[in-house]
Amino acid sequence: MAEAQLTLSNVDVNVAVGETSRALLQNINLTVAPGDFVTVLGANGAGKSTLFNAITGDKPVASGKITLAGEDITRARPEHRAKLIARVFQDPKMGTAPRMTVAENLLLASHRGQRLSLKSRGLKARQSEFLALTKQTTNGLDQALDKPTEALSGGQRQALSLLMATMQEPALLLLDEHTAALDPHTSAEIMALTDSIVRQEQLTCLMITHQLEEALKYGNRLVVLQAGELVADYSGAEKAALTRADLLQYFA
Ligand SMILES: Nc1ncnc2c1ncn2[C@@H]1O[C@H](COP(=O)(O)OP(=O)(O)OP(=O)(O)O)[C@@H](O)[C@H]1O
Repeated sequence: MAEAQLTLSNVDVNVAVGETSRALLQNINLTVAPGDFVTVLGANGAGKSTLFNAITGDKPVASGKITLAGEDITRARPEHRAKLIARVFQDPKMGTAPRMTVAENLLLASHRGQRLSLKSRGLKARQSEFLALTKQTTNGLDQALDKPTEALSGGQRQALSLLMATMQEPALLLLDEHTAALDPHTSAEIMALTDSIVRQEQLTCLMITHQLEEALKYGNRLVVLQAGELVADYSGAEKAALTRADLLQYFA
């Protein structure tokens, strides 16, 4: 078996409540192989975002160990982890700089972690590359390269956020309900784009969703969180055989 891309070993996350502390995640053990596309399900408050925050370093772990691409990142600073991890949020406004154009945002994303001056020369040189990149979105983003992102639709912005998150092939892609704010048609469009990019680039990806159909349809693995514990982990044929009714039991 290939070396794991992401591991969480006995991870606990707590939060202080007055004088005491409350467990948000308890004894999480998860090993994700390179190229795994894992859908993450769980009721409101189950700990899904906390899991992502523990991986990105936005929430410190009380105990346990997290490794990514062979590196122990348990105590690494969030800024360091951001070089390895890309995250797309539910809010289409979060992933892009609103006053900058689509092309400028893409240029910035392509230099993630490096110093950069936005010279128009750099932009011009990469226009055809950005055109080809945005053409895969099928929602007109390729016609909007020179528009500020605040003028885009939510679907176009989310498509742009996804392209920006993946253009440098992150060691880990975290999708945090990234289609939840979109209408059903646009949501399906963004999911198809997501699936195509993740497969094409063979990215390792965790995706939080409340849409059971999405969780069943996409990815090769599905995990369920309940009250801060990882209570189910399906993969391969076992995942393929799952039904909506099987998943509903976790929301009783
Ligand atoms: N800073 C904090 N202080 C106190 N409680 C917190 C804090 N952060 C999260 N929680 C609690 O931790 C639990 C897990 O929250 P989390 O946001 O991870 O759940 P979730 O599964 O992502 O939920 P949702 O589906 O609603 O987004 C919730 O009960 C939440 O209220």
